[in-house]
Amino acid sequence: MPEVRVAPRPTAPPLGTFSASTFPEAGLNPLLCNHLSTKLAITLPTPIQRRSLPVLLHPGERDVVLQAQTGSGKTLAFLLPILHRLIQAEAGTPGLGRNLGTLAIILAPTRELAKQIEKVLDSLLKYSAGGPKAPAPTPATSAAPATHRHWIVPGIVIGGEKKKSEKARLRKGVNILVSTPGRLLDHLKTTQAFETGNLRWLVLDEADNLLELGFEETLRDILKLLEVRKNAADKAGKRMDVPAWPVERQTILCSATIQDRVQKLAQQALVDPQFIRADGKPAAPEKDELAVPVQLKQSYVVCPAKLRLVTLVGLLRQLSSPGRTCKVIVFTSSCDSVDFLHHIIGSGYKAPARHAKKENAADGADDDEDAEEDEKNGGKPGGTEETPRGTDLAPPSAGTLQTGVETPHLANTVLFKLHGNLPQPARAAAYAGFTKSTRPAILFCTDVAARGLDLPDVTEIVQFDPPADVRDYVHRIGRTARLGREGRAILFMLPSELEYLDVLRGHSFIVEEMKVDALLGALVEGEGGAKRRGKEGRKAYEQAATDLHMGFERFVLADLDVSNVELAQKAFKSHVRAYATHVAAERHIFHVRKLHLGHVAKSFALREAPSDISSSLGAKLKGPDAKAKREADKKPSMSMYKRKAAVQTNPANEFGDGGAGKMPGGLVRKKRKTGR
Ligand SMILES: Nc1ncnc2c1ncn2[C@@H]1O[C@H](COP(=O)(O)OP(=O)(O)OP(=O)(O)O)[C@@H](O)[C@H]1O
Repeated sequence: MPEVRVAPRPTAPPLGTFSASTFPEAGLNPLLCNHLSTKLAITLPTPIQRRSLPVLLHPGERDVVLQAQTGSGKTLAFLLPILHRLIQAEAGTPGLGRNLGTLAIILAPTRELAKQIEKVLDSLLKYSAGGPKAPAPTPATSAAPATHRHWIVPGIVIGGEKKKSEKARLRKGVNILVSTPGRLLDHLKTTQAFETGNLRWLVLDEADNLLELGFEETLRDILKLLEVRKNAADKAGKRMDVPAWPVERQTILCSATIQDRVQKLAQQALVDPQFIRADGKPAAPEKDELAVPVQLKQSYVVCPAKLRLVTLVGLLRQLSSPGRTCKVIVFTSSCDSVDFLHHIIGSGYKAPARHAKKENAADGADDDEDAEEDEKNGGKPGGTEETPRGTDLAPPSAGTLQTGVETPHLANTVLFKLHGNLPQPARAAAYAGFTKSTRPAILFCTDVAARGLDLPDVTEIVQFDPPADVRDYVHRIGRTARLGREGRAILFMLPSELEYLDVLRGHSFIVEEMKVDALLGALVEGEGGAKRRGKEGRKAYEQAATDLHMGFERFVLADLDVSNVELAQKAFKSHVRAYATHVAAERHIFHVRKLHLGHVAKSFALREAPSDISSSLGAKLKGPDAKAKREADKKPSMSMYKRKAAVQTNPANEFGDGGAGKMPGGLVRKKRKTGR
């Protein structure tokens, strides 16, 4: 048992009065300073680091709220102080080691973000401790470096991984633990040997997202159990006091946006927190301020529903045109929409992924343990019991690990997909594939990727479906233009949603219009095709758009075993359901009754809204598929939406784009009575 020592009471840190311009000036341990500059090419602190390090490195324990815009370096802002203070304890402190249990917990809302933080932690822990060699612990994870010349052992526990091996690692001791909330609570409840009596730091990263994903109660339970364990350790005299560490737990809450709920959490989970903001303002924001990087260019395209699919392809073609090395993230509102877009754009009318179901079964083998994390992380991105976002049906290709798909629609470009209904190996493969791709790459995803993920060199963000909340808008576009780099964001809007521009401009965002025509122009093949002007140019791209759309429709309808139809239909339904989940303040803009369902169906390459299609589908289904369909049919039927839509829809608005509305062929005509 480590020797029990009494630490001196902390003195008040210099609260928010000092901004260090270099890491040594902030007082960061020289070993870490050296490691940052020589191994990680990080020479100067970012604004949020400049302001937070002097506070967090100080031997105090005041709770802190870190607020800074996306991509501003918040991860190092909390990791460096924790490491610094653990290292400070090394000199002459007996009993340091993994047997002390968990000293710091970092909670992240998604598995991908947790893994990313673990990676950053590992890179920092490769610093050279110098001096006499400290005992090298066994790494806590296979991903950890083979040996650390210090005693600090990092580890990760997240949904989707095997609990048994996690338990074994926790039993041995993990000093800095990165976790997702559901899995952490699970271990706190069930893993007896998980030692948290010595916990000194708790970081709630992406706090706003933790709340939006419905983790509030989980967080409350976690805090309660940590308190119980700490009291038990105190009573048993097991708590080790180290002068360099906080006497009580220091809680650090990080967020790019601080809305009421986050402030409420800060009040509940933190004690008299100090707000540290990158802009140096000392207090919590008075109103809900949202900041985006100034170099991030924001655009919108007003696109009628029935032209959405082809316009998206036009935009992606423009972004991935030869000579441009793009990395584009396309956000949709549901897992099913991600599956649909990835499949239909990736397939080029030809090759439906027939092997996918089998792979899914194998990949998902240990996923029964992770129902909670799955649900929180992606089954309901941004949703609640009442507001499902992409929960209803498992996608047919949910399990495929073959994430990097080529597409004939976009030369030399690879497509990936990421959402919460995918099994963990598929999510990891997509993340790695997109991150490492040296070719133009497009990632279709739900908001599972919107928060905190530091995907390198993302050039453009496309919000194909509007965000459920303006904060999601900020987080989504924050995946580009990180750390001073250039970046562009494009938002698709229906003509009926134009009022959303007022919301964005109300936050002082500068948004510029892109024309549908200009994007459709990219569909015209051949030298100078896209540049042809006037009537001739328009005719050419209208024809190209019509051909492309018809091709998509044929691809969906010609599939005899109906999996494409099902995929499109599911995506349609999830899309409309997700549309009904916008925050109350924006619901008058994004109201499901404003949707013209026939036109929305077109954007899923369907000729009619699914309520009609489902009856024709029924005839083709037999056996278990028919049973599954009956189950699916028990869910709220689209006819309800349709009835409402019939009352309120104003189809004229859908054609408010001038030329594009005059598109020939299937794109312009009203709903057909018969399929082709
Ligand atoms: N001082 C620094 N100098 C150079 N690069 C840095 C510095 N600090 C952080 N970075 C890099 O900046 C990128 C963004 O950092 P990070 O992911 O921590 O941002 P963030 O503020 O957490 O963003 P988000 O709110 O989107 O989660 C990372 O690639 C990180 O390695």
